[in-house]
Amino acid sequence: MSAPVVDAEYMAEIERAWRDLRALISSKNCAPIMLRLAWHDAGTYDAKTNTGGPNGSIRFRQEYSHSSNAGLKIAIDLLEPIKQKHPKITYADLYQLAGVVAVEVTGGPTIDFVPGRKDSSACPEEGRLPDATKGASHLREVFYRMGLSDKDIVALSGGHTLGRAHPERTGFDGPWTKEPLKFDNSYFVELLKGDSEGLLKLPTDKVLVEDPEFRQYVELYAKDEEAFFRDYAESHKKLSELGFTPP
Ligand code: HEM
Ligand SMILES: N=NC(=O)c1ccncc1
Repeated sequence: MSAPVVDAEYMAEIERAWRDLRALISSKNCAPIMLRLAWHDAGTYDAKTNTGGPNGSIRFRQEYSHSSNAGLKIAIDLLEPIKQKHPKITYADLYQLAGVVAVEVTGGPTIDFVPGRKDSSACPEEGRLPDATKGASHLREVFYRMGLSDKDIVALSGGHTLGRAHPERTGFDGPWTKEPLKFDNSYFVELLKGDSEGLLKLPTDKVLVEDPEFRQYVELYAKDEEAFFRDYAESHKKLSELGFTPP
């Protein structure tokens, strides 16, 4: 499939879709699952082979049926009417724009969004996303494969300020923070507090305070929300543009 021509007409369509996404995500309170969809479409990227990444391939059953993507068909279906209303916008751009809007409408940082991603029908093999039961070396293996850093791992994990785990999807249960529809630095504050009744910490969350290289960023973000917002916005943009050269 070819890349979209990002001319004035395409940019105007993006603006219209942005407005529709704000209305949808606010009215359905579905920011968390939209952010997870954007991360899962992008997080399959392999820098060595330039495969996977934010290319809309998660729209195919072959990929959304992967166990790590359990529940994401809900987000894919919620976005389809917006895709039908704005057919020129690629799925790749639409899913990443939905992630940017999800952070925006929940009070998080503004993320620079550059459109122009092309769609792919090539679905990556299962297993490219991180396994929540594993440790620091696994996290590094997965994120370094994408071309991301330790700082990116910690900042992006802050996406768990939103939403919750669902036992019927992944076997884990509960939110990470007391306000799962508010994008703030409370994920890091809770990480440093240790276990709290009713709040979730995955094994991969816990390694962020156990590993000294990761911990330095957890401590910074827990005490300085602006620093978290700054680094999150930078890392989210990197994630959303893996394998994509903005026109
Ligand atoms: C670092 C490795 C990561 C692991 C192992 C991981 C694992 C998980 C798991 C197991 C769930 C629960 C899914 C469910 O049961 O519904 C989840 C939910 C979520 N994840 Fe991650 N995650 C990671 C990184 C990220 C990143 C980088 C982001 C975004 C920047 C993110 C955003 C979310 C959101 C928003 C939810 C809640 C979705 C909802 O409420 O439906 N996660 N994650
Ligand atoms: N945000 N990440 C996830 O939702 C997830 C990642 C890997 N396995 C299951 C779920």
